[in-house]
Amino acid sequence: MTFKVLISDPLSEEGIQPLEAADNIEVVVSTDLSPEQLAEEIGKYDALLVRSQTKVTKEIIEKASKLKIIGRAGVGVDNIDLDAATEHGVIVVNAPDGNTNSAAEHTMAMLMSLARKIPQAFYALKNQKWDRKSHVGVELKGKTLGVIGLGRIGAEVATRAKGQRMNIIAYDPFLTEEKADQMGVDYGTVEDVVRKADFITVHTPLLKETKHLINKAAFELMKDGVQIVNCARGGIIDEDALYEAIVNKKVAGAALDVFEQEPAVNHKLLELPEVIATPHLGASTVEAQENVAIDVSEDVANFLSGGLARNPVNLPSVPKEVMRKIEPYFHLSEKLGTFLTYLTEGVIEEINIYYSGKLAEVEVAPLTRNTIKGLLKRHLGEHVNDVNASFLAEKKGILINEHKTNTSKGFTNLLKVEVKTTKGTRMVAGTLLNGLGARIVQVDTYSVDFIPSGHIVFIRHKDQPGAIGRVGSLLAEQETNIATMQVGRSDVGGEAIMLLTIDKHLDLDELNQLNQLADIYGVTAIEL
Ligand SMILES: NC(=O)C1=CN([C@@H]2O[C@H](COP(=O)(O)OP(=O)(O)OC[C@H]3O[C@@H](n4cnc5c(N)ncnc54)[C@H](O)[C@@H]3O)[C@@H](O)[C@H]2O)C=CC1
Ligand SMILES: O=C(O)CCC(=O)C(=O)O
Repeated sequence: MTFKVLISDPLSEEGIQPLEAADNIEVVVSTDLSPEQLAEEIGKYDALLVRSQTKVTKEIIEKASKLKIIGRAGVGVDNIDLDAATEHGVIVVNAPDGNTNSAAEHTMAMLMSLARKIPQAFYALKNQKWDRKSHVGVELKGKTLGVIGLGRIGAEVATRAKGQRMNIIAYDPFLTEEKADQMGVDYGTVEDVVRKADFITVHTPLLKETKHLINKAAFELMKDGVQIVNCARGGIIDEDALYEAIVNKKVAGAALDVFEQEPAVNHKLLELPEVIATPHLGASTVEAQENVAIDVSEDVANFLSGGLARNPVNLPSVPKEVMRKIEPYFHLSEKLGTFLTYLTEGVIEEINIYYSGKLAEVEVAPLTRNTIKGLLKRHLGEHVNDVNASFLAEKKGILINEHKTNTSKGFTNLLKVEVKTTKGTRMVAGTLLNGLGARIVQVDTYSVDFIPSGHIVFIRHKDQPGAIGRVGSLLAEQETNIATMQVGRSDVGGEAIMLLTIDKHLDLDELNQLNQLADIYGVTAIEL
């Protein structure tokens, strides 16, 4: 059987040799297809290879009746509709390591150009102006670089910046103080980083959590004259807030490789002399392009020949027999993981998953992966899936223990997840009620009973007459309808909890008002 592979973005010729060399593969390179042409053509192909230009939308995937695999020659998969691919059984693979070095080097090039105003000085000189006065820079030596997102690229940037004798302060949800110490960087919260840094560089994926992470409020906390670098994804920095902060002289300069909308031509930030920019060139080196093309080509060739993909980004297939038994618990296991991400503080060190009752009799590894996916996805992004969840957790140094027990507390099946972090241990348990679906039945030591879905508010408070009434009245004032309410307490007059499911999302203001009520210790808004 011969498989047809379409390459729709420019990829390194050397890099695609693993595909060209395979006997069972025919490669078609067509890099100027319009979205309409791609939709028309895609039905003929078994595999599609892209960089970031081709938008692999739901519409394209729906037309791809033979498509088995999409290869992204790079890291970010935000140009591919992962849900649509998963829904249509198309595996998506990426090349997470091949361009790390190039992206880190580009970040350093931008940082140094920014500090010394090299692009501006060159532009003036090209326009016959020998202007030395306007182009006085600052040294990097002795300055503090704030790194937000200390993953592959962030860590490489930190290492290089230390070579420039900069001090590094970093925030990453998976960074512990101990790990920071080992890496020779200072550990801080996002707030610490933005307050203390002279230069700030972001290296996170673009997620719901990181969209506009650097916003007006963050700029206000920064030092006067701070300089900003974004070689990760447009949208991590709020472009309007950045524009305002530069015009107001809070920010002395910004170096941008990426924009909220690309291509970014006629962008208002590009009119400011303090801004230097490149057109998404972080991974544009001969070496990176060869590396990423080789990585995805090998993965695609291997997968089409019946092998396993090394860097899958979405769901793999689970054997049908196993799937039939565990499928009903999938929703519950992921929701338990997601729920815990809202309760835990500090860095996750250990995850214990307890399966009891009927659950102790089945193959539970896919459920464990699914629970871990729920725990990691909020911070690591959509590329966390059942295949890579355990691997990513291990890479972050998280210990995972699976336990099968007989103590199901009277439930026919019980799934309990306990997470140990640098700041304590939190626990949540759920069950599948025959015919009624999933329920969360325990949070820490409190017995509860609610459906794990929608808008949930978790409130810790003092067990005191009036506390519940005050919350109810304030929510009514905020025109928030309460659908269900659970209360529990450890002992009379001690700490108690309220768990409410409500009909709308609470904004920050509304949450703050709840937090300020008498006898309330903490309020968390949870979206499941
Ligand atoms: N400009 C370009 O051409 C290139 C851009 N990229 C982009 O660079 C970014 C980083 O890539 P990698 O380092 O390979 O990814 P990575 O997955 O190794 O690292 C991302 C890090 O961000 C952290 N993170 C997640 N949420 C966070 C939050 N709220 N605050 C702080 N940290 C958070 C994660 O824990 C993780 O350690 C991605 O957005 C990627 O798409 C990557 C290559 C080239
Ligand atoms: O293909 C490219 O050049 C973009 C690289 C990139 O942004 C990524 O790998 O996330």
